[in-house]
Amino acid sequence: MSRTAWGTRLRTAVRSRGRLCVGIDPHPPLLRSWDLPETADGVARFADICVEAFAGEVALVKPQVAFFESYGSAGYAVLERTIAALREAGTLVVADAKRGDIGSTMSAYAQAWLGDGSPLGSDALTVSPYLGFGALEPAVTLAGETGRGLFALARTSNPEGGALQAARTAADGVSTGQGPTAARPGPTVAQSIVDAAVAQNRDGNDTIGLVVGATRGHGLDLSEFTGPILAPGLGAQGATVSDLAEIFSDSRELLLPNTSRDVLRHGPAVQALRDAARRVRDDVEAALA
Ligand SMILES: O=c1ccn([C@@H]2O[C@H](COP(=O)(O)O)[C@@H](O)[C@H]2O)c(=O)[nH]1
Repeated sequence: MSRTAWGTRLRTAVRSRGRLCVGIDPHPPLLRSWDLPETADGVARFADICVEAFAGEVALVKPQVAFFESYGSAGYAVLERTIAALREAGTLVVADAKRGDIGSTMSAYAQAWLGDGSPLGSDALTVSPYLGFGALEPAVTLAGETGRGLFALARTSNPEGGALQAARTAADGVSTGQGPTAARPGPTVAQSIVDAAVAQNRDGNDTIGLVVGATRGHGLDLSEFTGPILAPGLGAQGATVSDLAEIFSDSRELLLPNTSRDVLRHGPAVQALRDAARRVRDDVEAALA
């Protein structure tokens, strides 16, 4: 059966509902401020309120898996219901689980998060390419077959990420003439992820997206990258919509800014949450128009 490619599904959703991706992150302090217990039942109520507020309002919703996982199997049951309810409402679900492992294990992660009929099956999954981009292959293949997407961590929003991601990859082996072993430095680690994603997306399906934080200049050459860019960091981590416009001036087509706590702090009233999400969505659209 032929499937609509992820890039096409995403573009259709963004055209009708804007590019904002709102997070469902049931942090313990948020549960407390919503007057909910720090239990799986509290997370279930939190998630139900979020589904009611965001489904149909924004193109993408990103549940942060960690906050469900903290409650074990009961938390996973809530996550399954949340994913299903959002997808039924036509809202694209990005599971933020940051999975990455050797290929044989990656196959199982891919089945769990991207497989048809899997209880956790989502529209897209965040993945870590730090066991090697090639190790993601089973997820890339399954996502391509099922019309789903991946977001590979390239330059993350947290300050600690730079030491690894901005480091230079192994030299390319071309002598600089400065000694017998001297060679030109390779691209940064983050740029090598971008380059691998560019090569992978040459089939035109844009299966591979990138995670590039909005909290600082990324220093990446994204000129050949046509896929989606998930940009966390808006709001609670300090990035503003003007930062987005500046940082991503050359790569706005499928830029998907993400915000979680900055919207969620307006809960628990459904209408207040919905209004907050609409405000950020409209500000983002205006800034990136
Ligand atoms: O580089 C990254 C990758 C993922 N995240 C996740 O996004 C949200 C951000 O939440 P805020 O409340 O808007 O700060 C959260 O789930 C992170 O785990 C990220 O922040 N940076």
